[in-house]
Amino acid sequence: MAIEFRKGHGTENDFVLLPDPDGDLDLTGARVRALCDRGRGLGADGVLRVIRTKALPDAPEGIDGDVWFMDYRNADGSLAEMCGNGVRVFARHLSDQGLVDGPVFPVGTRAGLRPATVHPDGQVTVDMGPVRRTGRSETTVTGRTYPGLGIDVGNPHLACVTDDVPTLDLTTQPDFDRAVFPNGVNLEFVQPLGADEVRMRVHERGVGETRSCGTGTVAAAAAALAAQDRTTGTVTVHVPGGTVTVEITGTGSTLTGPAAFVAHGELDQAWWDAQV
Ligand SMILES: N[C@@H](CCC[C@H](N)C(=O)O)C(=O)O
Repeated sequence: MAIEFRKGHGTENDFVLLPDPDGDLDLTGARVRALCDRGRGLGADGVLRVIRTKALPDAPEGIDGDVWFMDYRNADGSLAEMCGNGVRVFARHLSDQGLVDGPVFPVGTRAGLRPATVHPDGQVTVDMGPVRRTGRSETTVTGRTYPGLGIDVGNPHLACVTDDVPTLDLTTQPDFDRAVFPNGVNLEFVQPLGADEVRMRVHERGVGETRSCGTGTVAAAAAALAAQDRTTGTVTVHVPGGTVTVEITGTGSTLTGPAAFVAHGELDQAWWDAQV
């Protein structure tokens, strides 16, 4: 059976999509790492397996079996609960391929259901759920310590407001408090450009520095608002790969931004078989 793929990105946070409705693929960590490797594979920040919830043995309870599930893996092969840019790309894939009825539909994730809306201009809005503020912590990058706000939007973040975002060296893993984040953390560095506009860079758990992180932009918006003693608002977030809009209300949040596709094809079976 041919193993099909599609390659896409959301503000240059890029993914390999693997259509696998019935869960036939043996998607090992080694295969994810190989697919994401920019030298020996297709190259990506993560893999999105497109699978029906009922075909995924470890799917969270409470999601209807017929709902399409975004089985997300980081480039290092680890699982993550959520991926905001990934949901946008995943939703556009479902819509483009006629796998859903209409422009509004739910997407299953390990963080629960995330309703998505595909707009006529190709932009996608994702209901990102509640923004949970988990307390203050800090991270250290090349000897400088940055205080930040812990944010949980299904996956863990530490968002640090600072003025040196353009010059940060994020090529190595910044230090963080493993007692506070025992499962690792995504680290956002957030520079306010105005009351409702920020620039952000991110070091993603399981990947490294990426050109965007959708859940990270929600965390960045929450931290920028908190720095102004606000808990709600609409924030424009500029990342190296583009721009998204985050709205945070008293009960939830949304993320709106682009989703693009660059290629599709078939994996070489011998290459796949060799990645064990
Ligand atoms: N790029 C993603 C987040 C992917 C998961 C993250 N690295 C984690 O381990 O939590 C996004 O767009 O949200």
